[in-house]
Amino acid sequence: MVFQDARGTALLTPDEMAEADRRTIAAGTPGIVLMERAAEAVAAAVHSGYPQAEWIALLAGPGNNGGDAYAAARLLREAGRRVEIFGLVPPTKLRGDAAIAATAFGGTAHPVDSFDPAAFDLVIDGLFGAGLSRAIEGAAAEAIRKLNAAPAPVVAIDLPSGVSGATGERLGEAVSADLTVTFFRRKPGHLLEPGRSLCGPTIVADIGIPATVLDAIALMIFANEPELWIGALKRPSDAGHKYDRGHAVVFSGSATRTGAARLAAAAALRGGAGLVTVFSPGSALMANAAHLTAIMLKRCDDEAALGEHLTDARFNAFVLGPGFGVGERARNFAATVLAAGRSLVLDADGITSLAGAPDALFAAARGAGKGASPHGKPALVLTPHDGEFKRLFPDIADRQGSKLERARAAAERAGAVVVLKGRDTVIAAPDGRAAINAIGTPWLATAGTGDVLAGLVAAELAQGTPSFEAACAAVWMHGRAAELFGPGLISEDLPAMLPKVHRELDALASNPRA
Ligand SMILES: NC(=O)C1=CN([C@@H]2O[C@H](COP(=O)(O)OP(=O)(O)OC[C@H]3O[C@@H](n4cnc5c(N)ncnc54)[C@H](OP(=O)(O)O)[C@@H]3O)[C@@H](O)[C@H]2O)[C@@H](O)CC1
Ligand SMILES: Nc1ncnc2c1ncn2[C@@H]1O[C@H](COP(=O)(O)OP(=O)(O)O)[C@@H](O)[C@H]1O
Ligand SMILES: [K+]
Repeated sequence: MVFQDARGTALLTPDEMAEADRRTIAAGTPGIVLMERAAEAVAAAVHSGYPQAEWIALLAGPGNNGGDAYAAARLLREAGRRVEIFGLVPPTKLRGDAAIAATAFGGTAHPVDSFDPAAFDLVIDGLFGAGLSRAIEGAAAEAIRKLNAAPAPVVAIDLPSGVSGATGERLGEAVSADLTVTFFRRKPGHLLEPGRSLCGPTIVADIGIPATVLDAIALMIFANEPELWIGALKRPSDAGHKYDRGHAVVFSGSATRTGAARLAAAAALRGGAGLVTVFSPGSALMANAAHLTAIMLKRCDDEAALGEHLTDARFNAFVLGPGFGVGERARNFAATVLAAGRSLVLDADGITSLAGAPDALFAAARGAGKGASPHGKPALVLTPHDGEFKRLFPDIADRQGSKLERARAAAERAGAVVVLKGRDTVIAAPDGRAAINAIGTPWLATAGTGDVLAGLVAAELAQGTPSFEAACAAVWMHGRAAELFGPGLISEDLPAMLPKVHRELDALASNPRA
């Protein structure tokens, strides 16, 4: 099979981007050439997206983002558009490539305080990009407020000014763009909220930086796209049988709370686990039995019963949490599963049960991660939403920093893969790797979709996909299933969409550029 280069999904921090830039320049491409290509990409985006915009304002900041604006203004003027530059500093104060671009533009720059967006068909934001180093205040903030209040569409160069490329956070006032044109690779701030929403659709332009500059950078942050993990995904083999694809187990809650476990179980089976069994307390056996067909059912009231079941080595990936109930039973079951060297997806009540005393399980997770089984390394995967995350990692949740940093800190502490859910789900591994998810729809914010996700992670773990890739793939498949279903989605619709998702992945695996 041929797989696309996972480096295509890399996200670069502003520092890494500067390093890529330095290496490209050192290898013989002058900075002004990169700036001209960046400006060409901006102009091209304007021509295709806003062909009718006659009168265009460009806001230019004090650095190279401003330089890009001057170069784009020149190109747009040459293409017959009427352009006006509003500079945060006079062109004479610019340095380096930005000064060259301003000289080449040759026209006047108005002071930014005189900017009135009402007069323009389109505004191009070249105030700040990768070099934003503190909160925007004063004249720049005032220009951004006026811009955001006006109806004119906005194209942002590299990043909407005021959005941190590293974290997606707003630093002071931030531009709300309709389109963003960035260069070479996206930055975490293009995918993390609120940055993602402030960017609008993002175009990644090739400005001639060779992918080989990435060889010298230890890439750790990625967009959660199939290229990142498809090569690690276990798929059914031609001569395989069901036990090759693992046996997933979902713990059911009590008689009135069984639905969540069945949702997870259905997702585990559609996700590709060869077999799925629900372990149910005796009180809930009939409720479960009434609803299960391909999914099997076993009674499991206490640790003794669980220990007995665990003598069957084929049960290899467990889900504990959905509808399970909070308390000691959950803690003990989780510990028993990990101690038996099986993979565990801890969700919902399973996570809440650990609040205040997670250390023993985290230590067990570190130990479990070292062993190997016929289905790969056993692993712990935690799938909290923000509320559950705060219960388990209160100090990390209260810390300053981005969602990306919080998820990575938690993964390192827990020795587990952490899936910090939400619109911009972050999947973080204990070794520092992280992926930011952008696929999915707001229709996923509906009861039970988290249970489906937990089941999908277990499906991948059962099949032997390594834990980080397993979690990334599950998050993507979950989001893609929601997209394919469309509006009106409820959690029960997701498993039925998975065959289409599998089909897409198979097509991608055999023809990566399709
Ligand atoms: N890398 C590449 O390959 C390519 C990069 N390109 C382009 O270069 C851009 C990066 O350029 P850049 O490094 O000059 O940074 P940029 O965003 O213009 O800002 C720095 C200036 O802003 C200032 N400043 C910062 N925060 C501030 C605040 N809150 N309020 C006020 N001032 C503030 C800061 O001042 P200082 O912090 O030094 O006091 C400094 O003067 C990148 O986004 C892309 O568009 C392309 O040309 C193609 C190739
Ligand atoms: N606005 C949104 N856009 C995209 N995905 C979302 C959004 N809100 C929630 N989700 C996703 O929906 C799922 C909700 O999970 P969770 O909060 O555990 O719900 P439940 O407990 O009801 O199952 C997660 O996968 C989350 O990432
Ligand atoms: K900008």
